[in-house]
Amino acid sequence: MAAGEQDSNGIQVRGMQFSYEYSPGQQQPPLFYDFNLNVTPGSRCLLVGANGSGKTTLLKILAGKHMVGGRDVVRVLNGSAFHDTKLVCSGDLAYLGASWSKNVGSAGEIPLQGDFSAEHMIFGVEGTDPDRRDKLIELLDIDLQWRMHKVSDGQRRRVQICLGLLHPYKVLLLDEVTVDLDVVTRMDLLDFFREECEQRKATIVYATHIFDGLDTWATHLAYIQEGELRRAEKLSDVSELKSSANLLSVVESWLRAETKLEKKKSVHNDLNTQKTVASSPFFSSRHMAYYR
Ligand SMILES: Nc1ncnc2c1ncn2[C@@H]1O[C@H](COP(=O)(O)OP(=O)(O)OP(=O)(O)O)[C@@H](O)[C@H]1O
Repeated sequence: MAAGEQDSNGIQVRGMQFSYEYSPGQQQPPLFYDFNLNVTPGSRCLLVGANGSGKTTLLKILAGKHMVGGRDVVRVLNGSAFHDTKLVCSGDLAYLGASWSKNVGSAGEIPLQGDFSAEHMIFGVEGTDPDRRDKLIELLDIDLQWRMHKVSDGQRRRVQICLGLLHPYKVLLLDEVTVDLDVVTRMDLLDFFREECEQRKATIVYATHIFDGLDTWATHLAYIQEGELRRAEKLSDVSELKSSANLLSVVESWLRAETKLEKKKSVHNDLNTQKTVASSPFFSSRHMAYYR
């Protein structure tokens, strides 16, 4: 992910700025300010950082769920993550988030409800390769007779993951999805992801706090603190790994050493120009996500 490694088929973020809103029209100080990131095709990039550092927000931006800046700011597979809706519609860009929910404009995120079988959900997805579907059902050890409202969290999560992986994505964004999985399923899934990157040049960004098995799985590491990219490099270039027991202890030492960052430079400006900024069609807007 060094500057020389850029590739238009991976992920590129250039000078990104993003703020949440306190209330409609009232921007919070920017979470991301002049944020840059490159993720090369075929890489398995771990996204690490403390709670609240911005991992989920970044993944949602990369998934095109928040509008951020113009078409050149957040590029995925040579398209604009937000504007080029074919990225998501084609299945090339896939996002698996923490909760299986539906975004409803007036009510925010609500859990899916209803009596569906796993079979109904999985076989209801059109245009899937039957071999890939069978492989995923076996890998995730899914019983097709499971009723979605009666299964455990881990079982429900397996079906969610299966659905998310049915199409052979080119870029996959994972937000702590393995948290409910038992250790065998988790390790098998990590192996599957590795295979996908090596054989198909798929690119994966995986945000997690669970480091078991990731020392040899990840190819790259991106570490963010309060929305600022502190490290972005190949795992093999992380010098601290040579003198530490494992990745967990390296990340632990980074998080323990964190000191509060100086407030982002544009806070003052943004708070003074809230009205102008909020009304700009090019400024980030969480509300736009409701219409997607
Ligand atoms: N919908 C929202 N509205 C306003 N602020 C938000 C919203 N979602 C997140 N934030 C704020 O943005 C910051 C980053 O949150 P985010 O969820 O991206 O962090 P994270 O790194 O994924 O954290 P965790 O490790 O706990 O999952 C936090 O300070 C959080 O309070």
